[in-house]
Amino acid sequence: METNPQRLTLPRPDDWHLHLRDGAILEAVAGHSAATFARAIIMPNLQPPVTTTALAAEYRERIRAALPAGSDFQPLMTLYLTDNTEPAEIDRAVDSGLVFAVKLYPAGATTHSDAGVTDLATLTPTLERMAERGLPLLIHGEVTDPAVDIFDREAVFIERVLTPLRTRVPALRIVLEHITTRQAAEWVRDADDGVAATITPQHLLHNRNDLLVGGIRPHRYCLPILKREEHRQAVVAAATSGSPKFFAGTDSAPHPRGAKESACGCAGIYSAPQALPLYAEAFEAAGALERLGDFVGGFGADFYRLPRNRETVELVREPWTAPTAYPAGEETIVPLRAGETLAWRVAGMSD
Ligand SMILES: NC(=O)N[C@@H](CC(=O)O)C(=O)O
Ligand SMILES: [Zn+2]
Ligand SMILES: [Zn+2]
Repeated sequence: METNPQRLTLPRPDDWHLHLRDGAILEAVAGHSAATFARAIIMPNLQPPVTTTALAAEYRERIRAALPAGSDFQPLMTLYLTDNTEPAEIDRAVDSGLVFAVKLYPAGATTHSDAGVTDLATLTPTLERMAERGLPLLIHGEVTDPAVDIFDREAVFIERVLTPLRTRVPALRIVLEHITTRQAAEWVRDADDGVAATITPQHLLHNRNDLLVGGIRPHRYCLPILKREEHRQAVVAAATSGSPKFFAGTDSAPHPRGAKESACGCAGIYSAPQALPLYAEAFEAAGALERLGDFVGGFGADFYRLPRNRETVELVREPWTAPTAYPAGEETIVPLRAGETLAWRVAGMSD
């Protein structure tokens, strides 16, 4: 590939970690993801959470109803693991053909995780059924122990929870979601093929100085929180390594502006409309644009044992300014890089 291409043709991307919410926010954001991505793994942290196949099927219909007319976007549904998820629910999930994974939120770890798991060890029969049926467990990998510093919570989770889980149920397929540290990148790299990780645009492009220096920036606050530069570099190295274990999952997580710009602002960054240009920016900065296609539109499908997309998407080097906010019912949603200039623009889809 030329060193400074003006145009990139990529496989149409998929988003392997996406929050679409419900109601007015769903109406506002569904089209943004569908404009770029062919498929997305839909996170189940609604209130109340999507804990059963029946609830996932209903939520899928609400998503489809919110898509622009004629959209072929495919929502790949997930179940929210609770202390009460039975092996029979795993069978219903797989047999439905609509559910592609189960999500583990340690109780209290992140936005809308109150119903999350309090003791993973008691769920071994359910996890064994997932292993038998090939249904991946997607993990928000942070401990919630108040004694652990927020910047260390991912690394400590690997030691305390992930490594023992691997030993207990070695055949369980795992995606460590939105990795942010050198420890996570190395753990995934060194594991067998049943383990993979998603990576967000913000964890490729930003470190914790970008969150805190010169004033606190609530629209760059997400969990796991941005880390120091050394960790950002390790995450970039993993994403651009060409290893099929690392693929795109935006973790695009819209919240109303008022809920972010608040004395207790909530975690989650809205990136769906900018995500592909931002991934391109990160890969270009690493001199790895030739590896972008597999990262956004190849390795994830392979891990989920789904066909790769046949369509392509064109990115052009044509600077544009990201909107300062998007309307959502009575509210607005501020995206990552709001009002800033992005180098790459999505120019269109083709077959
Ligand atoms: N990433 C976030 O900071 N927030 C996500 C939840 C999550 O993915 O942890 C959300 O639902 O808002
Ligand atoms: Zn998470
Ligand atoms: Zn998320």
